[in-house]
Amino acid sequence: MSESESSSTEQAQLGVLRDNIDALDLQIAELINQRAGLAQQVAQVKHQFAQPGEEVVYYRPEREAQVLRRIMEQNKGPLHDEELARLFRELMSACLALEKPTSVAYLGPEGTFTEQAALKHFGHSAMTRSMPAIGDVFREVEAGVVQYGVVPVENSTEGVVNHTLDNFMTSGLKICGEVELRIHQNLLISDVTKLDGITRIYSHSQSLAQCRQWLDTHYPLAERVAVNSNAEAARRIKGEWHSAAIAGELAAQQYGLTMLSEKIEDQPDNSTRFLIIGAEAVPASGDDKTSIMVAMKNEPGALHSLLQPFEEFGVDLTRVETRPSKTGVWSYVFFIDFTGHVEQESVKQALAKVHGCASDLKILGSYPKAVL
Ligand SMILES: C=C(O[C@@H]1C=C(C(=O)O)C=C[C@H]1O)C(=O)O
Repeated sequence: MSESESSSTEQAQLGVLRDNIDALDLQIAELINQRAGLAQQVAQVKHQFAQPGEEVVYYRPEREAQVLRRIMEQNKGPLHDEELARLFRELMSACLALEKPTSVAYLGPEGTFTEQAALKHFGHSAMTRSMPAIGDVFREVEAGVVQYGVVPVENSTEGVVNHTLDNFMTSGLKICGEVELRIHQNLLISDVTKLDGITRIYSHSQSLAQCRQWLDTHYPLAERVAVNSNAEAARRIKGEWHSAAIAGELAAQQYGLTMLSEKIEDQPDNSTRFLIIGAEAVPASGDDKTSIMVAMKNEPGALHSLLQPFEEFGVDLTRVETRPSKTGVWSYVFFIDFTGHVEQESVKQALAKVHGCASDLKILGSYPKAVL
């Protein structure tokens, strides 16, 4: 076959395939709109059966988790489960926004990993609003200005975010969901940065800690300056020729910076867990987690009597954290996560027993395990 013959055969084959894609796209668009129409009908039914004056709750985290899990279970490829679920995540976000976009406050400023977590959980049709501090995210949800909040709670390298746990001690909000995000840190520079003159590196203290070894090797003499957020670090270096920042890709895009070195975190599986907070408890989705807060007297055997009921009733603990209580000098507060929902019998029994030996027990929420 001559070169021109083979090129026209290629064009002909591509033409047929593209015609097929065009035809399918129209069908997919039609089906997506049919789906959106059904979601609108669901909303109408919810509205119709609401009590007078009751605010209708359109967003159902447990149902969304079930939809995504089913899509992943039934997936035959070639798209990966996560990739397909991500598309459906956006589809549900768009369907829901037809009725009322979900309003979400997150720990800002714009460009933080928490914003990334908010978009991963609620999709891009949600209305997100950045807050300067974790306490402000709690307050905004408590005041009913937004429906949900997103706050970081633990990092695989650096441990818990104490501010978030402390806010739960005084807040009546419920945990409605969790998000896990792989965290990649990058060294960012601006167009005025002099590459051989970097003497200062800004970032959030957690991010500086996550890149400690990399910094010791590559910039042992640079001053490490902790600021409120990675996005704040990105903003600061815009006018400083001797400074660089450590932040995520979203911050680099939003502040127009260049990633000089990518994925500089010391642990390759560095990830952060975020919590979704809201006013309402979430019904069981079939694969759930529960978080509780328990205050115990600091006396011998306290930890054992706290943990024993979980073993007795076969409830799997996934995390135990201790914080000094802010009220009594000698009390401690335990934050405990376990598998299961408070509506489940084994969980009810374990909690009843814990209640008997604790000076205080607060159920922070049962919520679907992270799907994506
Ligand atoms: C359609 C519903 O409402 C919302 C939209 C969903 C969807 O698009 O699948 C799922 C749950 C809710 O957040 C529903 O409750 O089924």
